[in-house]
Amino acid sequence: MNRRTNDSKLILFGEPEPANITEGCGSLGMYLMKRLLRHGDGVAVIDGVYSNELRYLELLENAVRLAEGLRSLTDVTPNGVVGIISENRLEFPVVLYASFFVNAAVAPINLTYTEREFDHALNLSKPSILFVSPYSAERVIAVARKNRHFIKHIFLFGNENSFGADVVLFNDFLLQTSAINPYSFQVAPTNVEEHVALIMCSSGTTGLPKGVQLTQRNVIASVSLLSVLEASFEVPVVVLGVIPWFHAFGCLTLINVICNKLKLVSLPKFEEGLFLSCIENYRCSFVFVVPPLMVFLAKHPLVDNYDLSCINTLLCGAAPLSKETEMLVKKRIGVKHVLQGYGMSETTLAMLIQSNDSNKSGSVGKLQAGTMAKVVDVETGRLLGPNEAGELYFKGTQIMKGYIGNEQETIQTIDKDGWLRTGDIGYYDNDEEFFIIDRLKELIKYKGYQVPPAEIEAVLLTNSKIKDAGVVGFPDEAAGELPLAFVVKQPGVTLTEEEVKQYVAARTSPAKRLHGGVLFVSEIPKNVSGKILRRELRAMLNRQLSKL
Ligand SMILES: Nc1ncnc2c1ncn2[C@@H]1O[C@H](COP(=O)(O)OP(=O)(O)OP(=O)(O)O)[C@@H](O)[C@H]1O
Ligand SMILES: O=C(O)[C@H]1CSC(c2nc3ccc(O)cc3s2)=N1
Ligand SMILES: [Mg+2]
Repeated sequence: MNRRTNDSKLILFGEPEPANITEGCGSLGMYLMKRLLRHGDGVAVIDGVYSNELRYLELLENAVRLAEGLRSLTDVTPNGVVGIISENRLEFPVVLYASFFVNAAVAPINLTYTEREFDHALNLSKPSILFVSPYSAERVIAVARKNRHFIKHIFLFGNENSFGADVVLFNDFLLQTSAINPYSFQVAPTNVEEHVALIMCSSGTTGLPKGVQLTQRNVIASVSLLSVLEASFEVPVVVLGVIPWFHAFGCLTLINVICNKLKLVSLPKFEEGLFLSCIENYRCSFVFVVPPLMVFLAKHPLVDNYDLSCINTLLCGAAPLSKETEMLVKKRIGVKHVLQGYGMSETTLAMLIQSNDSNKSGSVGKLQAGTMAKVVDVETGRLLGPNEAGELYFKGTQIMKGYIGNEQETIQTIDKDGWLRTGDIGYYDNDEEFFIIDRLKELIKYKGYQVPPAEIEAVLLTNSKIKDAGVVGFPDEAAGELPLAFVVKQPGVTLTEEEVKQYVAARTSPAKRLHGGVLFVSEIPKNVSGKILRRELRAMLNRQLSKL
């Protein structure tokens, strides 16, 4: 990577993408088909609960057959929007690839949503076809039936359909379509720069989820992620896929795994014993995690009951991970590499990623290929240099097309030159390795100081009596806001508010101390992509204050 010497000397550039990255692929579907055809056979995905497998040839044949079936649905445009509302399961990649083979856009949606949230998400992407898991079918079908003006077909995974004739079993639909030779299936070319491949719901951490439109070009650009890491594959790669495929981090790593012909063990959700036994039984060597799973690996007693020596690399992202937690995990389970990455739904996959030779503790790594970055002073808008904290901006081949149905939000996020403002504060050091401080919106303003809650949370997590923690600002007339901690104690320990305050005070400068106090709670609200829902903590605080 180099820093340009011209007037934009503070613009950082990742490595150039391989020149031929989109060569010979007139569409994402053609690109994925070409790589699948080259794979031949082998195990692609293993269901970590039931051990049944999806092989690469099956994926190819079933995806082509389903694509043919989608083309036969004459009442929907073949390249419309396909919704998938499901946990990680073997049908998911078949639907994903079949949709790409007909140039449809895929809208994966969180199956744990409430009916209100489903209604919001479905009205963002307006899928004409829905694939639904039995685990959420009751709620989803109720909402889908209220939106029949755009939802024309509902296919249900599994073998039982108690919902009536307007719902068709996925397996029946697949069997109705005659199998065809994948080599004779023609994927149509399209404009990869403009054609939407994925409509991802952002995590809804700072407000209602947004419909993030990722183009076919964005997805092709992100597929290089694991092939970069491939150089460092020191052991046979068995990936554990517990990150939800309805989230950008999970969905794009699934596509990465398939494009690189790796083997993935999928889990429908995180459950402590299942997660650990899956790693041990399938000898998983590459595990994608989010910080709450790292805290679990660092602190939960159950971890001692399993042999996790097979783990070569933990790839962590989606939320702040402290170097202390990282060191605790490395020390406790002896994992060789913890590679952090930083991304947003708006940036397809990671913008910043560590590799085996750039992995400073606490850093999120260096710029991804095909990507540019700048750090901007929040007050003055000035470009900043090394070790100066400011708002991160990115530009490049993974930057989203825009928010669906929200032109206003789009132009506020991506400027006329294509720079995406992240709302995140960070900096890069002299080696151009990046460090994330926290979200601009979440910084606690204490007497003119900008206090990052993530930093205090990191300190709290180093206390062995603390299982989890979340920090917010307590409104105060004189100081503006006072840092206040919500603390979950480890089972069976005694810990007072004063002890917690002292513990933090001994490890932080005065502004970062818990001037607002400590509240002991049973859990810290987080979303499935591992982010602390600090707006819910503020609501909990307001409820406490209203009782006083
Ligand atoms: N490695 C990381 N370290 C710290 N924060 C991270 C990291 N990776 C991602 N993030 C955070 O996650 C955010 C992207 O998350 P995502 O796109 O899933 O939705 P969200 O921003 O949490 O929710 P919403 O945009 O709907 O409010 C980033 O803006 C950043 O704040
Ligand atoms: O926080 C998010 O919404 C998601 C969008 S994609 C993303 C990340 N991608 C990677 C890829 C590799 C890795 O090691 C970490 C991350 S975080 N974070
Ligand atoms: Mg966001």
